[in-house]
Amino acid sequence: MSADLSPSDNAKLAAAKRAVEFIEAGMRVGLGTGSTAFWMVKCLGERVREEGLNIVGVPTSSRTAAQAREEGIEIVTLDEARWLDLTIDGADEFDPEMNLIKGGGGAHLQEKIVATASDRMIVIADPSKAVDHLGTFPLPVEVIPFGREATRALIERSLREQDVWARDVTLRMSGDAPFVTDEGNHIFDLSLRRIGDPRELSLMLNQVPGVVENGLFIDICDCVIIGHGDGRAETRERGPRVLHAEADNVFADLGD
Ligand SMILES: O=C(CO)[C@H](O)[C@H](O)COP(=O)(O)O
Repeated sequence: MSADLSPSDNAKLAAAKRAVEFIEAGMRVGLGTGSTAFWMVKCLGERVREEGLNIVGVPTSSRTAAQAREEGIEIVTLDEARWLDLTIDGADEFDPEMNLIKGGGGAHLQEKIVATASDRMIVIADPSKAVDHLGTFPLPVEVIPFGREATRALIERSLREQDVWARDVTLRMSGDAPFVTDEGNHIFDLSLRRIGDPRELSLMLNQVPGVVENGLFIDICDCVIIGHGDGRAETRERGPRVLHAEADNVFADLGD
């Protein structure tokens, strides 16, 4: 715990420190994005420089790539790494089943690809991210810019048909212009009254033409490390992945 940091940053740092203890020499590690993941990249950089820890990182955004380079962490693309041992990332919300809402930082597309191509995903968070039911945090949905307003209307119609009434489907802005993701796309933030079945909602959103990916992470996270302002960290493990269990390491399945 550092006296110079706010309780919130101390909590993020505590979770980050505990998470990087799971990283072993030779691992290929997915590096998340956001203010909590920032501390993880910083702690990992310290291990690389001080212990000579030999790992490669796959960043989930241009921001994280820049930070990892500054920290002296070797980075490669996901296609170069092919499959990852571990991904460590933050989250906007996690529920008791360790399903998540992500994308508050606008990086959930790359984050979901990287986490799903990993043997294990660890989420690092402060206690404010724990919820009984997902949905208080606006759900980010990445869409391609072409036909964006038609995509918005189709999202709204699908939500109504599923009896999920969105209060607002808001285009994320960066100053006066739409926010642009690393993949050149835009984001709608969905303020939902409730998310009944997050699995169903995720599938339904991804069926709308123009939607690239939504911020629901279902059956992807294996472990949540919750940091506290006093420097403590608690680790909650989940059982084996349900939906992704058979799909783990698709390259191994291909005999590659
Ligand atoms: O999904 C994310 C970025 O796309 C972040 O992990 C999420 O927004 C949490 O960020 P923070 O740690 O800053 O609260």
